Amino acid sequence: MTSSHQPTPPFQTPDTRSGLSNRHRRVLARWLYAVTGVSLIPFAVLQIVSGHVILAGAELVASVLLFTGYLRVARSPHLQRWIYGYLIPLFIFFNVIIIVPEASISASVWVLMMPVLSYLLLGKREGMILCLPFMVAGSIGYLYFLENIDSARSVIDFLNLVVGGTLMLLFIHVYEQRREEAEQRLINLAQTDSLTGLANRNRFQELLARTIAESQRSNSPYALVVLDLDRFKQVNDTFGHEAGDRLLKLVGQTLIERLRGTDTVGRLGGEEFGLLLRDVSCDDTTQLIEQVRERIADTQLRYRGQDISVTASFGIAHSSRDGHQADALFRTADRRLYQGKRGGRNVVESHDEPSNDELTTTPPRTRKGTDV
Ligand SMILES: Nc1nc2c(ncn2[C@@H]2O[C@H](COP(=O)(O)OP(=O)(O)OP(=O)(O)O)[C@@H](O)[C@H]2O)c(=O)[nH]1
Repeated sequence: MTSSHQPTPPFQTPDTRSGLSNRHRRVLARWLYAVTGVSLIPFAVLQIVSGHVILAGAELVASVLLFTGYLRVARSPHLQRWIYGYLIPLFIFFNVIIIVPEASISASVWVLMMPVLSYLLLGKREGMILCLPFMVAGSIGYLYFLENIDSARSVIDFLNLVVGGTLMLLFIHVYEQRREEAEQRLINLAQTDSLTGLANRNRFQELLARTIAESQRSNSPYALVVLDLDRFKQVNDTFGHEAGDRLLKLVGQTLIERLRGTDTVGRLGGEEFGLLLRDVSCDDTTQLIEQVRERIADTQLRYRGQDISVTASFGIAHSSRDGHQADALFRTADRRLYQGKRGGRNVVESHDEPSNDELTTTPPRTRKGTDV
């Protein structure tokens, strides 16, 4: 089970693709469906008045479809499809109204709306992939439309659209990039222990909940291990807080180096760490943690000419024996950890202390490790 892989970074972006949360994307998509559906009605009436009955019919059909979308988007699990289902026909429509013979020269302004809508609803990557071809097509269509107009003015109009569109796209792209970076920094801060760089308690608990859900689906075993450094107060008292901090970092590093990439290491607070081991049997967990215990005990911090070492006590809770309730698993691992502390420290405890009744019928269990 030895591996040099780093455990999976604890950081996670929210469940959305753009700067808006999925809830807000849904609200925006609904508004767009509704507003577009309503706006088509006066256009359809004007088409009827102008004698364009087929066009009016098409606009009314589109309006009905948009209202259906408005109702369906509220609950649909396929929000992304509904967004594409809105944006693609809309962008096609924008391009068509630029090239129809009776088009107004102002129809081209809709090209500038493309990056705004697609970045807001789809995020940076998908937003750019969707809007760029439509913007290029819109500009080419506009060039085609301008052919009939006096050449110097045509070039200026065309350049206005191309430069304006490019600037709009660039601005939104850079804005979205900076926003994503800032969001990622905030997420990292909220999920990370600043001293060790490990997952903090909140993040660790989230990952435990996720591991429980995934493992129940795939029926794979997992272990929760809580470890606490022994007599760490003495380290602080003897060598100072800075030495204590460095030792905490070194222990975190030692844990990361020993565990698999799919495992999680977190600092639960103070001198207490949590380990989440996936796809591991009960016996393998005990063996692995025994090696981790030895490795921590062998690790030395060189600080101002002195070697500082520390030991740790471990409590193990395993899904196969201790169930799938996060709170109960934590309580079990904690209970075993403090049982180990009471029993002399520098130990791995994977079972509860036998009760008095059991003691009379079974020989005492061998404790692993030695006191310091
Ligand atoms: N340097 C440093 N010390 C910390 C940090 N967080 C907690 N501590 C110290 O860790 C020590 C924990 O002390 P105790 O709770 O008495 O536990 P202990 O000395 O490890 O004893 P046992 O757990 O019983 O083996 C305290 O002195 C805390 O100040 C930290 O971030 N940095």
